[in-house]
Amino acid sequence: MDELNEHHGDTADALISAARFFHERGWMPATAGNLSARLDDDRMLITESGQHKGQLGPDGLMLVDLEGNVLSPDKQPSAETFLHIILYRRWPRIGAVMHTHSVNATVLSRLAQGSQIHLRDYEILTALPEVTSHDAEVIVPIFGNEQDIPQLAARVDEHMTQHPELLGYLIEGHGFYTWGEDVAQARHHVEAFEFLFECELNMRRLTP
Ligand SMILES: CSCCC(=O)C(=O)COP(=O)(O)O
Ligand SMILES: [Zn+2]
Repeated sequence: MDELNEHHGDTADALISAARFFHERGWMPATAGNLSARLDDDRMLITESGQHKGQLGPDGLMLVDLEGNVLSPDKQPSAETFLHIILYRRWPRIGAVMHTHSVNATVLSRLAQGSQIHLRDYEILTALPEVTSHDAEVIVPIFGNEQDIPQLAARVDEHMTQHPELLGYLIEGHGFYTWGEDVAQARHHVEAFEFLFECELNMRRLTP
């Protein structure tokens, strides 16, 4: 039995369960999206690049340190590994990071391109940390997409310096990132935001 299965089996199971759930909901079609969980101050468990998220198993996960060094021989980490790393490095309280590719997040990010989504007057906002009323406003910024992930990660990181309250962000025509203290909380955040994105899209469709 390798280190991953011997010491981190529960964390791996939680990530696999989340990936399969997101895939079933249509939020991680085919190989799109990625997930990770912090193991300690220096390491995380993350999906291997190109894994089908509806068929994810323990072999589709791997160990990477927070410098981006691969600790699982012969495995290729998610192409978006640095978008996870910047979060773990910045906030020790972050225990899991999740990236979805839902239709709603993707369409919304294109409709509101170059802008940001203002979420307000939704009761489900209170499922998010520090939000105690539907009246609060949660802002989801939209970053332009690019294939140079370290460059994109630097832009997100810079934004977080100005906005430490950030709970998630969209990438235009691409998808959504959010996080939590552990896998369970990050999963709740994905569910809450995906619900909100569907509401926003319907509001835009139905409001003359
Ligand atoms: C097939 S979607 C294109 C890549 C992507 O955006 C993604 O989320 C999955 O990349 P990974 O390297 O983590 O499989
Ligand atoms: Zn992606």
